[in-house]
Amino acid sequence: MTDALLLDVRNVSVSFDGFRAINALSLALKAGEMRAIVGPNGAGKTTMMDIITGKTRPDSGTVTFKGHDLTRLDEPVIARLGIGRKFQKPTVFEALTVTENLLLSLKGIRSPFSVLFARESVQERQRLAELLSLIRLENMADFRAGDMSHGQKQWLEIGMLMGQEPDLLLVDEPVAGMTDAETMATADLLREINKTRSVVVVEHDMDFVRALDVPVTVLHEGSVLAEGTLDEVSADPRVIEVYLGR
Ligand SMILES: Nc1ncnc2c1ncn2[C@@H]1O[C@H](COP(=O)(O)OP(=O)(O)OP(=O)(O)O)[C@@H](O)[C@H]1O
Repeated sequence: MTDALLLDVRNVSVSFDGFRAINALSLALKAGEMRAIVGPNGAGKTTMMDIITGKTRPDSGTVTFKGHDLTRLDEPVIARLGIGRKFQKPTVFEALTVTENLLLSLKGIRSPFSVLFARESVQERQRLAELLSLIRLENMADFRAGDMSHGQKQWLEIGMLMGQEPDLLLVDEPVAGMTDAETMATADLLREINKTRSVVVVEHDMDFVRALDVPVTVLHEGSVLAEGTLDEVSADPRVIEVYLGR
């Protein structure tokens, strides 16, 4: 039933200089769902995220989120509607502490000046504690973000996105460059987040996708090639062909 959908990408196409990067792509996400998107290089994963977040306008098709047609809205409006996007590289404020970074992200209440010079409210302190616990950086609250590991920066940025309280979190290759332990911790983190938010995660790392244990959509040449559990799509001859057959 369409009403139960949080995000409904329908029959979307976009071409760049005559090359069809997204080709009649349809993807539906129910509220509360987490979906993993996989696919070979150039399959259209990033372009799909760009279309959902308003960075790229599709040539045709519709993208509906909470009843709004996203193809008519620009990036800041879409973000305020409740879509948070985590790009592949961490973009935290390196000179600020973990706490200061999180404070800056809290929905609606903070200016950079007040983060540095004003005391936080009881409500902010409580939200901060929740976010620090979620991203498991309680012991590093006063560390400079620039002094942390790559994985810790990624978790901090995910915490900052959660500070905005999005309904849907889009996460692009979060575990690239992480250790195995960090990769598994990131799967736990996203599963925890998925208890209260919907999540779409693009990732090449199949151990990570397996640990997520969520439905998988395989993209190829800008379209959905297969959908199902990781075991189902991995056994699909068409999927094997696009990953191994060239
Ligand atoms: N702005 C653009 N101009 C021209 N071509 C583009 C543009 N953006 C994407 N493309 C092309 O569209 C196709 C899909 O690219 P996209 O980055 O979405 O794939 P991807 O699945 O995210 O790949 P990867 O796994 O390598 O990140 C590629 O062939 C890419 O070269």
